[in-house]
Amino acid sequence: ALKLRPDFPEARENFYRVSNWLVERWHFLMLNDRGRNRKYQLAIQRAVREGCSTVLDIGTGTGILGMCAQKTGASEVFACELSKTMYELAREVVSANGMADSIKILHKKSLDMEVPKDIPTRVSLVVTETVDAGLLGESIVESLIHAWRHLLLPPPVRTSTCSTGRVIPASATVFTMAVECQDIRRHHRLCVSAVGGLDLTAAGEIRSPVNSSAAVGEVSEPYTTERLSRARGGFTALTPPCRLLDLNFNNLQELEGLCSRETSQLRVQVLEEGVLDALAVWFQLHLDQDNSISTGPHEDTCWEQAIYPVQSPHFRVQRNDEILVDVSCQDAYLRLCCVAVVRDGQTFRLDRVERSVSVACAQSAEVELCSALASLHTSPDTPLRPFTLESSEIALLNNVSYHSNFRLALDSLLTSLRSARGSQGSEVASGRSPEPFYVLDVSEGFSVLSLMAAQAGSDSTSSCSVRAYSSVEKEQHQVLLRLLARANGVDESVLEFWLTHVEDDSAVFQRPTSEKLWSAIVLDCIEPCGLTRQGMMEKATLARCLLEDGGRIFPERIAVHGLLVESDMLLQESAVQGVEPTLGFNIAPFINQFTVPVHVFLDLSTLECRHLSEPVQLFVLDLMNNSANYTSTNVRVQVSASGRVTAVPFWYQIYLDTDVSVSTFCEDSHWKQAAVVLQHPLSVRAGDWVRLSVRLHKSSMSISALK
Ligand SMILES: CCc1ccncc1CNCCCCSC[C@H]1O[C@@H](n2ccc3c(N)ncnc32)[C@H](O)[C@@H]1O
Repeated sequence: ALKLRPDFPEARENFYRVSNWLVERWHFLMLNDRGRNRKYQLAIQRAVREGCSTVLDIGTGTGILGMCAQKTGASEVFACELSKTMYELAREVVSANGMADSIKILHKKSLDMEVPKDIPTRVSLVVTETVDAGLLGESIVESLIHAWRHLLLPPPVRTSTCSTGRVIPASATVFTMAVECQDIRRHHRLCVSAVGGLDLTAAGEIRSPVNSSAAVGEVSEPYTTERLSRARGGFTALTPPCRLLDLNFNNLQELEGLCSRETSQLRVQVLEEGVLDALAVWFQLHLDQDNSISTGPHEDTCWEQAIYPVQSPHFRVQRNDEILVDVSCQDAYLRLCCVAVVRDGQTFRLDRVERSVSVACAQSAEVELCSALASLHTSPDTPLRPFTLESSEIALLNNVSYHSNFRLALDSLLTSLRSARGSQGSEVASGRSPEPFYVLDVSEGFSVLSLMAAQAGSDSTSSCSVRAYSSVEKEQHQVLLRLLARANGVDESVLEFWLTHVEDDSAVFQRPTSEKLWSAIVLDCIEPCGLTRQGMMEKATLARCLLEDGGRIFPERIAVHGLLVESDMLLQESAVQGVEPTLGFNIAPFINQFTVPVHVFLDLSTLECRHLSEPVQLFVLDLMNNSANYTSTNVRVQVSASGRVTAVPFWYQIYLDTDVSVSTFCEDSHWKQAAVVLQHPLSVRAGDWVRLSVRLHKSSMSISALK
């Protein structure tokens, strides 16, 4: 579609979503990491010089390591790649660099390769970088066990003179340290006791799906990933880096023994007092004796670290405390769990909620179970298990200003509707109970806004109550909302789940009842990643037709703000910068086909960049009257400092009504920001004027900058 109509916005937006999926963003970072490429080159050159003449590149990606081996003089080079897109890309790259007939590339997972079917003989060198932030997440151990058994020549033994097998990287050393980090806490634990007038303590413990102590097979991922050096508000190292594991990739027995090792316990000494929010894990990849790559938070590395959030509620550790960490390696993932803190000989269990309930069943049931329940601050009908919400849903729940502004806007709407009805005075005169207000919350995911509306309706003096409908779908979420309703004195009968009333999601926008209209409809316009939600404008148009007189949709307006920045980091993450970083191989034009000009999930408060202008309003989306919306507009921006404009980050001021607004770029915002990365950086001098042409089609936005 793009080839036919390159300016067709939907096709372009979908192409961006698809290419984000097809080609992971780290390919750009990796290929631009000249240090990493150089070190792999040195290790490969040394191995080939020492006699490794037949090479297999496992997980070749664009083919750079295989080409490096070929150029170094290896006699035979094979490569395998499981992703079809990357396999085809590698073929293009290898032939563009004149090596089509000297590197044999297979579209295969290495585990499915055999000798002599796929490669004629066993090879003397396997080179790979199939590692993720947690080292083992791309199954490098499984791949190398199979390679040693089926694809590699035997490892060197003292006496042998015949050619032997070797792996690059030779080994890895894994480190961990405990950190305090507000941004991690906000995404994995409930940090506030009330929002928008609602008391949340009845919810007990709320967890994110990141749970390394969960039983294998339970739906959870053992860790999440963060670039700690760019976490909002920074982080504090509570302990020194502690060596967790040494893994020798050239020792088959060690690789085979890794996953059968029983859980070990690590004792980590606290150096700095602070809140125990998470364990950070990173590693050094020893390519050979002299060349190592590190993914540590302190290095100027571009890689993320693996983050294991501490699941238990707030715990402040003090200097000289010892943190007990269970370390296990199940199903090819490294699993860490802070189980206790030892202070002056006393042990404080951290996972008491889980552990004590299960322990209670073992020991004197009544006593332990009662204390466990007590520690849950709950009534017996609350499920013992903590609620699980997505990390973005937890961050939303922690966003106090978002909820208090919504409460303000809801209260003022109900007040104006009441006075409008009061002036008519119809019902009260007739003695009939006044008609309730109908409020619909179509937020994506878990949202308490419907409950806030119900409470706003019930705790007011006048009896006009609110019937609040929530589009929350998941059973667990409905249980949580009902529990919060009870705990906040809201009669459950005024809170309903709308999706049980409509036959399918597309019919969400319809009247509450055949003869009623909505007093308010709450839309969810901005995704956590920083983009406007697809179809948001269309939904606003539908919603407007279902409002009673004086009814409103929230928000009514969204102002988009942006500024000019110079950010080398954003360039590095968006496209390969020429041939120089990639060892002189011509790779950039091929992988850059998958460049996506809009970057999401950015944290503008910690992004390495220089501001080259003040923030400016780019355009306004009027949801109450979207015929007035721009399809394209030009904004002139004055340059405040000389430099190269490489990107235009943007965020939103969301107007719930004329007076109340919420910013998506503020201290407790659960949203991240997005940025348009310019095709061609623009050199500017202070005082220059830059013209930004902003095009909006439905909900996708593009920005180009001209002088
Ligand atoms: C300092 C390194 C670092 C540190 C922290 N974060 C990121 C990095 C950078 N490395 C990321 C690579 C990660 C993806 S692996 C690269 C390519 O290999 C492919 N694959 C993976 C396994 C596999 C297999 N057994 N057989 C064939 N192909 C295989 C994937 O399809 C992918 O295209």
